[in-house]
Amino acid sequence: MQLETVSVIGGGAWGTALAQASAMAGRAVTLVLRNEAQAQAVNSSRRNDAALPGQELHPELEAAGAFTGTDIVILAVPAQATRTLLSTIDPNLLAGRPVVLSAKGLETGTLARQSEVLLAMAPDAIPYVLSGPSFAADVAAGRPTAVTLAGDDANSTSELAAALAGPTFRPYAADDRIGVEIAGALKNVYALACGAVDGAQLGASARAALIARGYAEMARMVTAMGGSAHTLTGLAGLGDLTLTCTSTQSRNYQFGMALGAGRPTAEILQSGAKLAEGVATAPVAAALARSFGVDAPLIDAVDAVVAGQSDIATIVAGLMSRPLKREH
Ligand SMILES: NC(=O)C1=CN([C@@H]2O[C@H](COP(=O)(O)OP(=O)(O)OC[C@H]3O[C@@H](n4cnc5c(N)ncnc54)[C@H](OP(=O)(O)O)[C@@H]3O)[C@@H](O)[C@H]2O)C=CC1
Ligand SMILES: O=C(CO)COP(=O)(O)O
Repeated sequence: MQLETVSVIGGGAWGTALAQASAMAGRAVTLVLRNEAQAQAVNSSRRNDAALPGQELHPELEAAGAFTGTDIVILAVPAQATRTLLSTIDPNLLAGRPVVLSAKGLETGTLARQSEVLLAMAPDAIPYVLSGPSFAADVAAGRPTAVTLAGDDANSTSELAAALAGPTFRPYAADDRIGVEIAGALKNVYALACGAVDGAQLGASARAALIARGYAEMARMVTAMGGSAHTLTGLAGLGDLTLTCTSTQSRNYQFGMALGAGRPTAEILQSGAKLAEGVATAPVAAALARSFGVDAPLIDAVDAVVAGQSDIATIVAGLMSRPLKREH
């Protein structure tokens, strides 16, 4: 498989970071932005300050205003924008190519995972999922990061992981695409919950309990949807859940803190909050849990708070008064 050139489509924080990581891995990288004017500005300043303020870009990274085809394609727009983006791309440019999905979310309306969206729009693309504990600023600055790269064919996934690995970016190959996708999407929902616990000053013990019960709930979801609970012991599960549920750097956690402080979703969004994928994913995850018959009280709780149908005090009282049960 030819794996020399990479296009990263989507010039936000994560797209820019992944383009930077791919360049550090020795690939020839094109960061595909929305238009030529944006691309020229990035190429002349050697920065993408709108996405990653102050970050100098690698010399082997070039920005472009349109996607024209490469050996590897990485999609890095928000989960809700992936279908729209793909509708602008000739599927022939993706046929037979590894297409790496890096957004962490489930699609509103269709309840689709990102690889399902890809295969609906470009059926001959070869889907891979990249997820794990990795803040864009860390990856772009060359701080040590390890992630999971899941694909259907073990040898090809290992080859792709090797092509994207650099001195500070370490992808581990895996085969459970469904488990990795669900974990990446759900950890954002639990990060909203953990932020809310802290915003409402409910204590570190409550937050730790939430992480543990969230992990158990995530395992039920992954298993019901055809993935493996074992996947969650890795970077895309435990790793990312830990990072996002405990760091104020996480945008989902920040959004949750605002919810916990009693601010309604619409007001937080209007005040210019950064992208928090869990807000759109919570109702989708709740719908999926219902359709698969999974008991998911934490997802339901986040969904209710995000939708303004309940408040933190009512949610906590409800969760604490559920019938006592065995842990496993
Ligand atoms: N930031 C991080 O640390 C990490 C993020 N991720 C995931 O990556 C995904 C993207 O996040 P992130 O980059 O941080 O978000 P940002 O908000 O920083 O950037 C999103 C980018 O996508 C662009 N975009 C949106 N819609 C389209 C479209 N239809 N066509 C082309 N470009 C589009 C936006 O352009 P414009 O501004 O012009 O609208 C913007 O440049 C999310 O799913 C997130 O969970 C995963 C790991 C780490
Ligand atoms: O996915 C991430 C880190 O792994 C980024 O999390 P946030 O989108 O919550 O900032």
